[in-house]
Amino acid sequence: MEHEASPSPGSSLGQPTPAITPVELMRLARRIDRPIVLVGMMGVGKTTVGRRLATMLDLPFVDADEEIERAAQMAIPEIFAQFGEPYFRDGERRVIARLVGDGSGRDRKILATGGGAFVDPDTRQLILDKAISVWLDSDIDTLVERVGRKDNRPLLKQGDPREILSRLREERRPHYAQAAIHVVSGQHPHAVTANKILKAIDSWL
Ligand SMILES: Nc1ncnc2c1ncn2[C@@H]1O[C@H](COP(=O)(O)OP(=O)(O)OP(=O)(O)O)[C@@H](O)[C@H]1O
Ligand SMILES: O=C(O)C1=C[C@@H](O)[C@@H](O)[C@H](O)C1
Ligand SMILES: [Mg+2]
Repeated sequence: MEHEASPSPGSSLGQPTPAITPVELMRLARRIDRPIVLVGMMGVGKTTVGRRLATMLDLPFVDADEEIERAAQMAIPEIFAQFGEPYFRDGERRVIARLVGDGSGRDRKILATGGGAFVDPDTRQLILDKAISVWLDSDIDTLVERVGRKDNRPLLKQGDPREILSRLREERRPHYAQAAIHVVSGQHPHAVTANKILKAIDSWL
């Protein structure tokens, strides 16, 4: 299912998508019975939009990258530099398994994953089985602009960020495409993307 996120408050092919009303939001929040997991490329806005969704739905927000850093007591660039990517991926798999839990009501939360998490077959299967998976996608120009705001993504240090992002996006697309819900976030405010995601979850449930 694909939802184009667009401005004020959102449109696909010129069709406005109305903002979710407070009553719809309350009803939706009651129907959510498992974790909602955001997947997609680095810089697409999983952390930023995830926080907003959690506030709107009154659910806890957890960022997998932050949890990995907390568990390792090290920043992600340091983990990559000292132990390498495979070590980071092992930690990522374990942390996400803990956060998704058994996918029951007890595990209700908004979980923003790191860009590579859904590529791991075990993590992907776990999320597909136990959570509501949302693929947040964006065009390459938007990704390049957004990752440029912070210097904390070690994979982008290995060459030209635009080339790396384009290659990873193509390689990862078939994996991301397995997510239950697909929302495109272009050059639009977070609120527009959050509204699109809520509408998409509402019709998916
Ligand atoms: N809709 C948006 N409009 C404008 N800026 C945005 C939007 N969404 C995210 N951003 C900005 O883009 C940058 C990257 O966003 P964010 O950190 O949420 O991405 P991410 O998907 O969590 O990336 P990663 O996989 O590396 O954790 C941040 O500076 C954020 O404020
Ligand atoms: O896309 C990726 O593989 C990554 C994205 C970030 O969220 C971090 O998880 C890390 O920098 C790796
Ligand atoms: Mg993030």
